[in-house]
Amino acid sequence: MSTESSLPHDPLSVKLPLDKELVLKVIPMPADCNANGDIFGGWVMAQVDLAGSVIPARYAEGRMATVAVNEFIFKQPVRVGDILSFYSELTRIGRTSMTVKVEVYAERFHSQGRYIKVTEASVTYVAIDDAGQPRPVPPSSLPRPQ
Ligand SMILES: CC(=O)SCCNC(=O)CCNC(=O)[C@H](O)C(C)(C)COP(=O)(O)OP(=O)(O)OC[C@H]1O[C@@H](n2cnc3c(N)ncnc32)[C@H](O)[C@@H]1OP(=O)(O)O
Repeated sequence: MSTESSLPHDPLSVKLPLDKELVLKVIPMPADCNANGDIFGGWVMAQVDLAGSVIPARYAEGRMATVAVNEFIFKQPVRVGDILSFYSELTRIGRTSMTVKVEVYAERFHSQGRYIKVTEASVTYVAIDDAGQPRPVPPSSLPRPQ
């Protein structure tokens, strides 16, 4: 059986976060590539938008919209066949909006079990009503960030 210590050392390899929740795993395919053969940044942004919505949805208890991408950093390229893991944490709840931090880690095609941070982002979602207008985030029994 191969162990982590028997894999070749990769200086970019990091440990997965223990203080964030795994909210999505996905593997990009050739159709998601840009002209360089790397994965298109817009595809990564779409996945982050989906992943980032998972925790706010628990608080919004209904319709939401993405209002802002506060920060988005592509730290390393994403490649076809990488296994991407999206970790998220709620960083702020306002009156109608919620902000999350999302970190994306790649296991390269030939070095599963080694994680490279490829992207990090901060995204804000707003709870909206049937007319698409902001509505207060309902009081919740879930713990909120301080
Ligand atoms: C174009 C696209 O398809 S983007 C992807 C999908 N998203 C959308 O379609 C959303 C389009 N936008 C909208 O419909 C509207 O902007 C809405 C409904 C999200 C918000 O409506 P607004 O009239 O701007 O609401 P308002 O000014 O009251 O702000 C609502 C909340 O968003 C927050 N907010 C607004 N703009 C920003 C911003 N740039 N960054 C961070 N938070 C923001 C406000 O601080 C407020 O939060 P709070 O109540 O917790 O204090």
